Amino acid sequence: MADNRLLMRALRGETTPVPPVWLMRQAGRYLPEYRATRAKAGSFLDLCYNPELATEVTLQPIRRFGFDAAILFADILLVPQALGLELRFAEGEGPRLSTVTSAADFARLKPASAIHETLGPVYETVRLLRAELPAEVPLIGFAGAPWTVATYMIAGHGTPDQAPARTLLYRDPETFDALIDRITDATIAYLLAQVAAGAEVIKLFDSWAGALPGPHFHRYAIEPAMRIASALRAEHPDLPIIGFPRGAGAGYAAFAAHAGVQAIAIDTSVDPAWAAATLQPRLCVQGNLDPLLMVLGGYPLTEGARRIVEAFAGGPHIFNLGHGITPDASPANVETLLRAIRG
Ligand SMILES: Cc1c2[nH]c(c1CCC(=O)O)Cc1[nH]c(c(CCC(=O)O)c1C)Cc1[nH]c(c(CCC(=O)O)c1C)Cc1[nH]c(c(C)c1CCC(=O)O)C2
Repeated sequence: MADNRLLMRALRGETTPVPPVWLMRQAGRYLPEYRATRAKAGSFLDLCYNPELATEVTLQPIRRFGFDAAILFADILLVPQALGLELRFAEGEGPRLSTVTSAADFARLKPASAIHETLGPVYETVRLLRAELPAEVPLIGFAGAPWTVATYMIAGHGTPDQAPARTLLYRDPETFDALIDRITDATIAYLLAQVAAGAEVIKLFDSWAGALPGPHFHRYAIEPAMRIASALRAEHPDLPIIGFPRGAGAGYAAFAAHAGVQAIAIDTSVDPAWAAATLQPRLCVQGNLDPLLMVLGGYPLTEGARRIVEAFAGGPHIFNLGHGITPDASPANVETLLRAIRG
């Protein structure tokens, strides 16, 4: 029998009467119960590697709001850590990693097959979630896309324009390519293990796709996504994959046409009318409310949500934000949003 859960229907290409809705970073610091569990766990990474508490924070927004999907609680930077880099999250400053900026650094990375030694607790979280989630709520697994993961491995922290990664791409293309390929292999192994543990949908976060120079977009955003999607679907032909080449601009059309994903998540800058006309005839579109409206609330929020629902009403759509919900957002505004979408 066909899976009739709203999210799965939209991902199969059905136009649903109301769109399924979930929010990027729906488990996060805007929720008091998240902050309490996080304090109990210790550091953010302690939380990621604690299957019971990671399960708890994944379930919190499902219990409170009844979203149409849960997303595994973890981080895209666990993969570089599993490849041998040191990782910590400095409070209020974001991630800090040891770096890969030369062939010698690259040679010290572990092989892709070694990642499971570190990532076992994440697979355990997926298994616990499948046991504890209500059957009507699909579980989304995820990973960072190779380019975005590489930007952090090369710079050692977040940067506004990914200049360190672009520099390595130009200066030492051999090492850069080898790094992209290693991350791609590790990502395939990681996502296959998530699916084996019970993830039902996969999302690939290419949060910094917009920083890739245009001539390199195909090689470093589309090709790795193609490789990952085809490796996953070779083993799981019905597995839906959501691609998120954030900031890709004109690159969204090529990504949607060639990456082999079943849905494309669009960022806040994309005009819904353009996406409905250009992307939605081919695949499901996810997005793209401005996360700022979750801080603001009121009429701008309900009107913004209504316009997005209307723009995408003619095809398969998953309602989401254009990027993650921020720590200063108010939980009450999530209630307002859900009423605006579901009536
Ligand atoms: C670039 C990126 C990262 N992580 C992720 C991305 C891609 C998506 C995006 O563009 O936001 C993905 C991610 N990170 C997190 C999830 C969990 C699932 C969810 O609820 O969406 C997911 C899917 C939890 C998290 N990841 C992080 C938090 C906050 C940590 C805390 O509790 O202190 C959460 C809930 C930390 C994180 N993790 C990362 C950064 C740069 C930071 C620091 C910035 C910040 O503090 O918000 C790397």
